[in-house]
Amino acid sequence: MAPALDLAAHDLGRRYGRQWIFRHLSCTLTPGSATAVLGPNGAGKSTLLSILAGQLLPTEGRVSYALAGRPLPVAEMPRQLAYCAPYLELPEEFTLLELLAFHTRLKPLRAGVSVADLLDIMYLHRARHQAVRTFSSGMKQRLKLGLALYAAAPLLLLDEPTTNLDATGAAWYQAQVAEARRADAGRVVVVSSNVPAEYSFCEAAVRITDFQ
Ligand SMILES: Nc1ncnc2c1ncn2[C@@H]1O[C@H](COP(=O)(O)OP(=O)(O)OP(=O)(O)O)[C@@H](O)[C@H]1O
Repeated sequence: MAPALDLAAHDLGRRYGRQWIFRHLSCTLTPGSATAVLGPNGAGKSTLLSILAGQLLPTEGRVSYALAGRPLPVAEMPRQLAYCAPYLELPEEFTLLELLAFHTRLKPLRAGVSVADLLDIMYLHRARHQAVRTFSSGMKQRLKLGLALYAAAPLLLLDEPTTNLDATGAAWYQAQVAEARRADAGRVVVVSSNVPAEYSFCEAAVRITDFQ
């Protein structure tokens, strides 16, 4: 089980140049919760996820974190974070096995899940000696999702998780996200999306357009 993470966003605002993307956005994310971040293209979903991850500063407001009840500085957040997003690049010159060895040293897999297990889960066993740059876009997306869903990290951020997946891949995502939540029920999950099937399991929603 990942340690319990609590996250609270207080009166967040983010501006690019003169344009406010959102303002006065507050939310609390508690262990075990699943929250959808909703809004049309360009609304600011990815921007909000980056701020919640501690990777982008808000123009106004702040995000506070607590791990197992103790305040956690934002500088500690990279270790607590599993993140899957279209703009996050994979080191594509590596073969899949090399990439998994490298990645899992920095971001270990959940206890009880081996690299061999993950290869099977992602249906990528046969591609294990193949350079990741030669993967199809759907294979890359399954890899990114597998790394995030099976990482031992209490905050799971999924930005448009079924990007590049076909219907089989989208069904795989839904089964895997359900399994990941069953196996580690204390994780905080945030899904940015405008595809209902991607976030149907979320019990809460932040609609960015409510803060514009
Ligand atoms: N680095 C940046 N500099 C200037 N503007 C930016 C920057 N990053 C994002 N924006 C603008 O902020 C707005 C929100 O972008 P963001 O990527 O967060 O939206 P989104 O809801 O995730 O969109 P999509 O659904 O298309 O992925 C957009 O108008 C975008 O052009």
